[in-house]
Amino acid sequence: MTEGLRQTLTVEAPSKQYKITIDKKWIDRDFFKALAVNRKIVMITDENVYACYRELLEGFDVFVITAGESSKCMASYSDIQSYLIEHHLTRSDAVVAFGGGVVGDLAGFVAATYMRGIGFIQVPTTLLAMVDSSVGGKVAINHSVGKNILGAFYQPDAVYMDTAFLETLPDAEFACGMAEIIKYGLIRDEALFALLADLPVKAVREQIASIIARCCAIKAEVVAADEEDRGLRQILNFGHTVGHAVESFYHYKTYTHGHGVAIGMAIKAKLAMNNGIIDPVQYRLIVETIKKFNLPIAIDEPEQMPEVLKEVIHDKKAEGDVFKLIELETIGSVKIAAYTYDALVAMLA
Ligand SMILES: NC(=O)c1ccc[n+]([C@@H]2O[C@H](COP(=O)([O-])OP(=O)(O)OC[C@H]3O[C@@H](n4cnc5c(N)ncnc54)[C@H](O)[C@@H]3O)[C@@H](O)[C@H]2O)c1
Ligand SMILES: O=C(O)C(=O)C[C@@H](O)[C@H](O)[C@H](O)COP(=O)(O)O
Ligand SMILES: [Zn+2]
Repeated sequence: MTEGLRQTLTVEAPSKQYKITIDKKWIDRDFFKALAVNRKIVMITDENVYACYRELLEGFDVFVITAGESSKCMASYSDIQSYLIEHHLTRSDAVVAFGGGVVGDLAGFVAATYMRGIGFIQVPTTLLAMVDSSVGGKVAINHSVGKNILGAFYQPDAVYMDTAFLETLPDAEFACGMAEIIKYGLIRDEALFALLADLPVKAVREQIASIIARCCAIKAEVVAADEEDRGLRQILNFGHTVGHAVESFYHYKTYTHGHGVAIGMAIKAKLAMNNGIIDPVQYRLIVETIKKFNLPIAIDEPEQMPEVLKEVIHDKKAEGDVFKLIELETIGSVKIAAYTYDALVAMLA
């Protein structure tokens, strides 16, 4: 069943070391059976992934959530906990997150808190989950006031990526993953950004396995240096202060996470140009690259932006009255700046 060139990386987080394995067409029923040797596993997935990969999951205990951000909530969290209790999972057993970032964040928060922590394996099926959410151990659900308010740092035991899962992913969801990939280029890797800017979309898709590996390597390096998001790791939040505000203001119904991040990055790029940090040519390159991957650079009703921005009050990078913003220095490099809430909102509006 092995196809493609297998790539492995190690995440050396202070709390846990684990491997990321990337290959194509290698995850099958036997693979899942092997995960269940000498322990119970419960697979968490969503309805769309279940519809595509039902046969793969036959015979396993599977909890299927409603697809979409609305499932990152207390009700789903509680229902899954009850399911684990009913199936008598013990601390030596494991939860397998088989899906996108919603499944991974929710299943991870369940795993982190069930009996104070049980086994947790990530099998991401979206591009976004492969390049970002399945790695690094940020697990969470949303609160009605804001995004990822209830969560933990809980690293998976392993991350297994099969790029063949991307063959069933809708193009719009592929685009959402591209938003986080553009983020990695802008914050840490000029060459990656240049590749995204220069290559046609089709060629980017053809190179996706190596792009995923590059993004995972960047994330692994950052997480190893600052697992709990006190300093350096905050650069991974580039575009997210605005992005989360946009997602949450529209109740996660109008803009996906990838959309929010794309809009947030475009706003930051404009700010950098207006402040003379990047030049107009660089600015245009950034927005054209975002647009090339079918991502938005602004909300549809820009007059609502001042109201939207009030949501940044719930940003988790804040320390007391000090609000942080990740700002472009140039393509491939960012810095962390601090503002008051009022100054931040005024600047972004
Ligand atoms: N923990 C982190 O570090 C981190 C990082 C980035 C994003 N996130 C979170 O991730 C979430 C977004 O993740 P996402 O973009 O993967 O969204 P998602 O999990 O909602 O998946 C997007 C859609 O694709 C479908 N899908 C998934 N895999 C599929 C496949 N292989 N074939 C067909 N359909 C498939 C899903 O059913 C869903 O409808 C947000 O909640 C965001 O906050 C977390
Ligand atoms: O891993 C991180 O750190 C990130 O910030 C990655 C982000 O892409 C991701 O969306 C994360 O969930 C945002 O975290 P939050 O702390 O701002 O909720
Ligand atoms: Zn993100």
